[in-house]
Amino acid sequence: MTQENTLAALAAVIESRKPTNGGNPETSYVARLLAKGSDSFLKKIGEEATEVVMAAKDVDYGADKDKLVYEVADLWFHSMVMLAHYGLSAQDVLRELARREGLSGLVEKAQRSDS
Ligand SMILES: N=c1c2ncn([C@@H]3O[C@H](COP(=O)(O)OP(=O)(O)OP(=O)(O)O)[C@@H](O)[C@H]3O)c2ncn1[C@@H]1O[C@H](COP(=O)(O)O)[C@@H](O)[C@H]1O
Repeated sequence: MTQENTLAALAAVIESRKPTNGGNPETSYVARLLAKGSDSFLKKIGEEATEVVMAAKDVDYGADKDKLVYEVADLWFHSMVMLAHYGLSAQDVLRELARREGLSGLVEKAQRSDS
């Protein structure tokens, strides 16, 4: 399975866990998050983002990079749950990144009407 397929497969599982698709909060972590509503996974995203920053700082001080990968995976996963809740998916984010391809962040910033 390619990495892009991994994202698509995970998105499909998350979709199947929605309350409207019969997701069961008793047996599924994703269904539980979605049933609880946005506060549950938005709180997790805040926590996971902080854990990513801490793991990256640990790498700065010589720690193994495995923990950083693990924490980024947690952040991506919870972000995908959030995207599904709002009717979006990783594909929408990949499309936006593809749209930006080749456009320098410095050039883009200079082009903003409010800059
Ligand atoms: N990729 C993930 C995934 N990554 C992380 N997690 C869960 O996200 C939670 C992360 O929370 P923490 O690290 O803060 O750990 P914790 O303190 O135990 O969590 P809380 O009690 O605070 O919620 C843990 O319960 C992890 O098991 C995930 N749970 C599910 N998936 C994928 O989602 C699919 C569907 O999962 P279910 O809906 O549970 O069947 C799975 O097959 C996986 O592919």
